[in-house]
Amino acid sequence: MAPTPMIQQYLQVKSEYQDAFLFFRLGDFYEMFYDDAIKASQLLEITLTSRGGNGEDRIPMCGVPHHSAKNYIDQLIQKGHKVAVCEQVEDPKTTKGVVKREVVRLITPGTHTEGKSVDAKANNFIAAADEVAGGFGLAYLDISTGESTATYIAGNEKALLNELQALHIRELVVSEQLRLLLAEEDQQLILSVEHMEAPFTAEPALFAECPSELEMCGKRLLAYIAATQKQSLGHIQPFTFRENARILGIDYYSKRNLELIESIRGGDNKGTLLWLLDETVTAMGSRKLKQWLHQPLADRFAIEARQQMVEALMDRYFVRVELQQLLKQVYDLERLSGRVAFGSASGRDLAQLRNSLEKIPELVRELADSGHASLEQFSAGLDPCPEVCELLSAISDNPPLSAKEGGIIRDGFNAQLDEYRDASRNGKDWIAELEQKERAKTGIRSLKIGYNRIFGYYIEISKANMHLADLERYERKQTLANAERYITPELKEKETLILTAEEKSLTLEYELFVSVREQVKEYISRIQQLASKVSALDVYISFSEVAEKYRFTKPAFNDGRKISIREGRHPVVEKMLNKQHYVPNDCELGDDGNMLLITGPNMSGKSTYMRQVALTIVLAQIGSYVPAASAELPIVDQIFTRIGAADDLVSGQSTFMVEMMESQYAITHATERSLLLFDEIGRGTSTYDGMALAQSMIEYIHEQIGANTLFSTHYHELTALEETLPKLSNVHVSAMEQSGKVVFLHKVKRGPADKSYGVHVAELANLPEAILRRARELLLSFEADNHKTQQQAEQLSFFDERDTVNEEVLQTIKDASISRMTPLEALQLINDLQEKISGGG
Ligand SMILES: Nc1ncnc2c1ncn2[C@@H]1O[C@H](COP(=O)(O)OP(=O)(O)OP(=O)(O)O)[C@@H](O)[C@H]1O
Repeated sequence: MAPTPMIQQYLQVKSEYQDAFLFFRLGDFYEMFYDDAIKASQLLEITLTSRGGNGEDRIPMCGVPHHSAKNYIDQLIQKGHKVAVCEQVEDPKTTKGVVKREVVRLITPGTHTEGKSVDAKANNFIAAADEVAGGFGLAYLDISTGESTATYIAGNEKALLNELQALHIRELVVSEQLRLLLAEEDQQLILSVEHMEAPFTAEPALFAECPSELEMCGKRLLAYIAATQKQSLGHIQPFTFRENARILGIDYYSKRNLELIESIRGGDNKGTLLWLLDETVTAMGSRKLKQWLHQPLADRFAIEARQQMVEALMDRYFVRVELQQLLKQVYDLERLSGRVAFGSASGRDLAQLRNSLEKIPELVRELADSGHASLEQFSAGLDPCPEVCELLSAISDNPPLSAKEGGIIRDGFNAQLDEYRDASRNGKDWIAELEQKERAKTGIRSLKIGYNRIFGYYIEISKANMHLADLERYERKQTLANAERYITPELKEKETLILTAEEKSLTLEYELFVSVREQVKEYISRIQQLASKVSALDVYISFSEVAEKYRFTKPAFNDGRKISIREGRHPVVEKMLNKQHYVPNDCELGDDGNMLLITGPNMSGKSTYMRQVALTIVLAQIGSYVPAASAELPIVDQIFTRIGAADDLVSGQSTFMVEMMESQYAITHATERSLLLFDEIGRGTSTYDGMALAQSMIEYIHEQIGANTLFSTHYHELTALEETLPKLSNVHVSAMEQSGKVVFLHKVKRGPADKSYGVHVAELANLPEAILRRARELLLSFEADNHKTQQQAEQLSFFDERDTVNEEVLQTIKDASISRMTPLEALQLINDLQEKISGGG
């Protein structure tokens, strides 16, 4: 059976949106057909039906009511799908045949701006990538706020995917060629193709800062957004060019290992650095903080500028409290301006925007009067956008959500509107008076005047009082079970007046509202700049709160490599310890000694110590104070970690392979300005294998890279390296015995850990003396063996040669027939052998 014209139309539209669910508007529903229907009914748990034809010809179908479609769209997007919304673009009443339909918007995970799945406290970025020499160009932006960034990613696809993961980018716009390449590497990422067939013209100002290769990439992104959103992109801000040299590079795994934003266990962010640091009071501030944690700075000047703000706010406690009170009254300026640009802002949004902007002069005053130069200077940069406030003064105090109900524009803003409103209000007063008059005339106290949409205004009289109705004037209109409804010509006349006035007032009001919204659009980039500064202020305040609460200090920077931390702490572990005392530790690294080899028993605090050093660097480079009595730090370019993570198992690769891959990544990318954390390298393989790898890595870093490095190990044999590697020193995390129990002191001290510690612990555990004695014996012999092995490892080739010599010598002695030798011949043989052994043969 041939498909109906409507289904033909459906198939036509669907062919252009193969990779999306097509929400096809039919009356009050969005319907889906064929495979879309089957899949959607499962994903959304809605009933699958069918239509047309018989048996196999029937077309699978399912639908959702248009008023609740948002919710369903949200669910599909959250599950990583796209939804094409196809509307009727003609009035069905006035058309013959099939109504014209068009896709008005393609909603994708990267372009979704509303709904439950969008986290107000996080950016939702969409990105585009292009291959460029040595790596990739990457442009990304958040449609809801308009923030845009362009950057280079050096390296292969892995490096690119790594960066996307770090930025939580779910959707990437690429060429078909790149799509094929990336689809193999990552099945989770949504790859959308934009061919760029037609040249895309964009405001040159958008790319003023960017190299031209990145402009290409940005245009690909904008072209895709324009094609899918079919709406104005006026709020997109100029792309900021992110030069990686000025950002502290931390790859995705290291961010997770260090639990900067996400915890290793996944789930909520409890136990992360973000969790500790986030004392922001606005959603914008919270997003800003996340961005800063994602990209700590590597530019001393910029870091120190942030520090100055934090310092000033630490100095001015009362100012800070006031500022925070004001910030709490500022709504999400970024998202509000995004909605204005999209034309989707409601009256309520505009009122929120106005109320927020009205707080800005107070913020400015508070900062300007603080008596602190940095805060005064900051206040001068805040633009309260008075023109926008002026425009928005048109909006009433409490406008309704819907734009068509009226009540958005305040009284006194527009004379014509006031007139209509008066007419309608007067009419209503007149009706109230009429009710009184009719009651008096008829003597029916329960008489009332009501209104409904079908009959308009009417006079209602209960059945019991019907005999009193003045039927000369009243015309019967409707009979109810226990009342009659009447109208009078006078009432109808007034009704027309009221209703026309109301209708006119609503139409005019809507026009005024849209015009205000359009005018506000002109100021979007100014609002965005303001929003960015206000959110930064929120973060500065948060930093100073945290610094005060957890006794952080301001770090000083040097231009070299020196790390000098006095009484440093791991702030998150410390917070988790609750009442228990955290043991602070020092850390000294730099030109004279850039490697610490850390030993100590299990659970003593080795990895906590390593992480605390890394977190101190990260905190310092986002502009925060640090958890230490004092700290002098370098500007680090990259942090690499190889720390056993709980999730190695899930990734499908063996723990050891992951360990080696991460080590490889660190070693090939690190520079002498980097910080490396290696936690028990080689644990995943046999002892000698592991030890050999660990030692060769240490030597390589020592000789070739020169990066500040913390290396923890269980291989005590490695502590001997201190003698041969001048820039490496041993430290250990101490523990001791107290009334029969091991007490971890968590104190980092010079020198290697006590080797026999394990046996010592066993002793404390009261193992039988015979076992302990035997263990001590074995330990001694293992140690002797290990020492030998190590010497052998150092001189492997030499020993190889020697072994063959020894064999030859033995063989010669065996073969010699002493009975047939003269004493002189025997002497000669011994002489030969001696020469051979000493290398002369
Ligand atoms: N400086 C410290 N002060 C107080 N408690 C600490 C300190 N360092 C570590 N701890 C506590 O000791 C626990 C173990 O620390 P950590 O995981 O760093 O040990 P480790 O030596 O790396 O252990 P393993 O060798 O088994 O991996 C931490 O969870 C923390 O509770």
